[in-house]
Formats: sequence, C-alpha cells, structure tokens
Amino acid sequence: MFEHNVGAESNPVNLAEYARLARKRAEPSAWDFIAGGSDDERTLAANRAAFERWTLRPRILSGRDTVDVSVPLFGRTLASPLLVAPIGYQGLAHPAAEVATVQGAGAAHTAMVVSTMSNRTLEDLARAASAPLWFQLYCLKDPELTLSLVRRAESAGYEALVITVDMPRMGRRERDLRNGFALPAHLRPSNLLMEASPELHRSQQGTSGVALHVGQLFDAALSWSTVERLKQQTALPVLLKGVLTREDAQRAASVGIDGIIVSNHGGRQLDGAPASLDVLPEVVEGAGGRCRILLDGGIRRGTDVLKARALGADAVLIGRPIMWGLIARGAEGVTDVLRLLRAELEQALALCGQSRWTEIDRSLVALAPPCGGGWSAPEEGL
Ligand SMILES: Cc1cc2nc3c(=O)[nH]c(=O)nc-3n(C[C@H](O)[C@H](O)[C@H](O)COP(=O)(O)O)c2cc1C
Ligand SMILES: CCCCCCC(=O)C(=O)O
Repeated sequence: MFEHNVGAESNPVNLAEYARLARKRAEPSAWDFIAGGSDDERTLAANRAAFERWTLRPRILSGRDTVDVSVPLFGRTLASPLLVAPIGYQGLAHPAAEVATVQGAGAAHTAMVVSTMSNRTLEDLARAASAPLWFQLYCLKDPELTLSLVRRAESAGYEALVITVDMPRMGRRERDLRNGFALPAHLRPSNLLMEASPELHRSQQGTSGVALHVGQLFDAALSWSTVERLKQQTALPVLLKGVLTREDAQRAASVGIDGIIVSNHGGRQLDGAPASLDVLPEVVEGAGGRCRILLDGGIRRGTDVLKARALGADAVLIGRPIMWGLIARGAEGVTDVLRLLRAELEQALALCGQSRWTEIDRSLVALAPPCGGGWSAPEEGL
C-alpha cells in the first residue's frame, strides 16, 4: 500500500489526506456517524473495491491539448460532472454547517444537492449559493409536509428535485448504536418547522436518536404511487436516488422520471447491496436512454470519476470527502476537495488521450486485476 501522508497536516494534496486530517479534528461520535455504514459495512467497502477492479485504457498520440469536463444536464451546462451529494446534519462537521458547504461549492463552481435534513433552512442556503442547487427530498409520513418542502424548494430557486428512495427506514448503523449517537441539542432539522422530537437528541447506549427520528418521521410505506404523484405535482426535473437494479430503472423511466442516481446511500442502508459502480451498467441498460444517470458511492479520485463515466454515468456525486473538507477547513476545505478532484479528473482525461467528458465511452476501461496501490485511507472507515 502506497502511503502518501507527507504534508497532510498542513496542506493535503489528495482526499485521503483530507480524511486523515478530518478524523483527527472531528468529535469521535460525529466522525463515526459520518464515516460509518450499516451492519458489517460490507457495502461500504464494496463501493471502493469496485473501482479498484477497473483499469483505464489510455490512448496515445491523440494530438489533443485541451480538456473540457463541462456537462449539459437538465437544461443547463454544469462546469464539471461533480456534484455535492446530499448530506444531513452538517452542523456536526462545522459550526457554519451547510452554509459553509454551499459557499465552498459555489467557489468551486460546483452544483450541490441540499438535504431535507440540513441544519440551515433551504431558503438560507439558496441565499448563500452562487452555483446551482438541487433539493433532496425525504418523503415524510405527512404528505402535506412533504409537498410543502417541494413548494419551498421551487420558490427558493432549486433546479431539480432528488427523491431519496432507499430509506423507508434507517439502516442499522452499529457505530451509532455503540455510541448511543444522538443529534446535539443545538442542532436542528431546520427545514421542519415543527419541534424536533426529543428522541433525536436523547443519547442512550444501544440506540440511535437519528434512527428513532427516522422511524417517527419518514414514510415507511413509500411506494411508486408517491413518486408518481410528486412527479405530477412539480415542474422541476425529478431524480430518484437509490436505484440499484435494471427493473427499477425500467420502471422509473416508464413513469417519466428524469434522472436516476445509482446509489446505495454510501453503504449506510442495506448492507449486502451491491457496489453502485457494479450495477451502473445494468441501470443504464434498464433506463434505455430515457433518464440521465448519475452515480455516487466511493468516489475518491479523478480516475474513479472517469471510470464511472466510461460505464455510463453522466455525472457523479461526492459524499464523505466533502465532509472531510468541511471538518478540516470549513468552506475553503470544501472548495479545495472539489478542486483537487476536478484537477485529478482533468489530468486523467488528458493522460488517457481524451479531451471531452461527453465523448468518453466504454472503450476507456477494462476489467483487470488492480494495477497496484489502491485507496490509501481504508482505516478511516470509508
Ligand atoms: C453523514 C451522511 C449523511 C447523509 N445524509 C443524506 C441525506 O440527508 N440524504 C440523502 O439522500 N443521502 C444522504 N447521505 C448519502 C449521500 O448522499 C451519498 O449517497 C453517499 O454519501 C455517497 O457515498 P460516499 O460518501 O462514499 O461519497 C448521507 C451520507 C452521509 C455520509
Ligand atoms: C432524521 C433524519 C436522518 C437522516 C440522516 C441523513 C442520512 O440520510 C444518513 O444517511 O445519515
């Protein structure tokens, strides 16, 4: 394993170094909440392992000396195929919470998906934004409350609605159970105007306050009919986050869903679910060109982004590394993580003899034994 830790304290040069720095600075139970997965964390590990199984097939003497990673998506051109994934409760990572992330993403010209469970209101975040924002929706037991979130996101200028469909209930996150993890009293789910439930803030070993809150609040009977109704109720492009099979991709496309995010929630929900990269080709096939396809889970290097593109992703979302940047350095850290990843992507694209993100195809990758090295921060629980 290649260790490249020099300078990590002062000036991280890659995401693994950000992970190490963040781990040192974070409050331990908050770190476990962010880093952890469910059960045995097999799916969490599988997300990384899947990228290591692919190699790149560089073409030589291309004669190209420019790179263009912009990507047209839902009526606008994004500066890069990187988006900030929805992450709840970012107040655990930094006092400025999602405001810092929005500012950091804006400085890197990167679109961000704001979670229903943000610690700042979606309106405050829209005011702080200088890059496109999408809104991630958790469907709640109360359909009126759910719809009111959609209306607020529309009024505030959010450009797409991402409905997360893989959490009708919360995965068993054993780190949180061990820690008796609960949301600190000063942090609130700010988009929900009602009083937060006391359980969310009650720390008790063997329980997770966050999981109890999900049980009280989320629609455990979430179904296609809810998604279809929401699609009819909004003019925003609608994406489903958490699709992992050909069959569900087919169905999503047939009911007019605009985009699919191939995701296992960063290994935090069903342990034993496949790595998102492994099922990307079948989801692409199921969608049959009718939906745009995005992917998240385990992206830590520019070359990972390229592999996802070669296997059919139009764009990718970055989860935990954004939190590492936020913990380590606030808004500047978020910007730096996104700049590092984009610089790696552009470098890899050029070294593969390619110049445009949109022109990359399946011929760029081959299944092969890992070419050595590998992700250098597995001990961070990622
Ligand atoms: C601390 C944390 C909170 C998350 N909160 C949300 C959320 O509120 N909504 C959502 O759809 N996904 C949420 N996710 C899942 C991410 O959006 C994303 O699917 C996952 O982190 C991607 O994997 P990666 O962390 O390996 O990049 C969360 C993930 C983490 C680590
Ligand atoms: C009470 C809501 C908890 C949602 C937490 C955010 C999330 O999705 C996660 O994976 O954690």
